[in-house]
Amino acid sequence: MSEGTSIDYKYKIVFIRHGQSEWNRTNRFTGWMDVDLTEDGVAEACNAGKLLRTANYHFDAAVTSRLKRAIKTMHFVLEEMDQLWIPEYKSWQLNERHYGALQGRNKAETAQLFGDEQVRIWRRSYDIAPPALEKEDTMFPGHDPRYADIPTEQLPATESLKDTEKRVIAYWEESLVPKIKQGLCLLVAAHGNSLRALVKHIDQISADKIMSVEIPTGVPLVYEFTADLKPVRSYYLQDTK
Ligand SMILES: O=C(O)[C@H](O)COP(=O)(O)O
Repeated sequence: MSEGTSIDYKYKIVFIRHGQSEWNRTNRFTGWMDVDLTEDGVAEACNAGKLLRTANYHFDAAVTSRLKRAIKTMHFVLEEMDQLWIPEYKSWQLNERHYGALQGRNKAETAQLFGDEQVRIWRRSYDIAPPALEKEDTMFPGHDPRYADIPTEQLPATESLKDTEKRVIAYWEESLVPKIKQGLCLLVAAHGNSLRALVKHIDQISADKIMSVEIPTGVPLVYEFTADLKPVRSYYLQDTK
């Protein structure tokens, strides 16, 4: 995140990764699996709402994925702010990176089986995707009614961060940029890797450098932009060390 420049900004938006999920706690690959928040995750989301309320944020609209850990995080944040009434949008394009056949597996056990380096490549390389799901697999999103409006050929059976970036950035350009340019202050509640993809695009981070960018759960990440949407500054509303 870039801190400390004094250029004036025109637009401001806030990103937040969902609070801790059940599978964050048990260290399992989650991806598009619809896993709930833990109690700690709910507390993180409520704390984020309090931070935003105290800092006097007022959102015009809220945007999230089609997965309950992000949707609920958005609602807990807005409830704390007494802003549950604002328009909200849910897009599959903000979903977590699809983790293919790794979904549901324990990350440490997978490392024991395939080696730390292979798991590091699956988790943090830019353009290498984990093994894909078979289209017949019940975990393939084409079997889930929540994606019935999406052409099957657009639904992933696995994704690299590069694949995730493609659909996240399409949504950014088509849906979010026009709203931001209308002057709407947005809350965007999403996922570790869909947010890494967005931040990579906005801050023009290289494929090498994005490997070491981690986004913590449940902490508001503020981005300020110039009139032509160049990032001026970005910062977390709470110490993340
Ligand atoms: O999908 C998952 O498992 C997590 O949300 C992100 O996991 P990662 O840190 O292994 O990419």
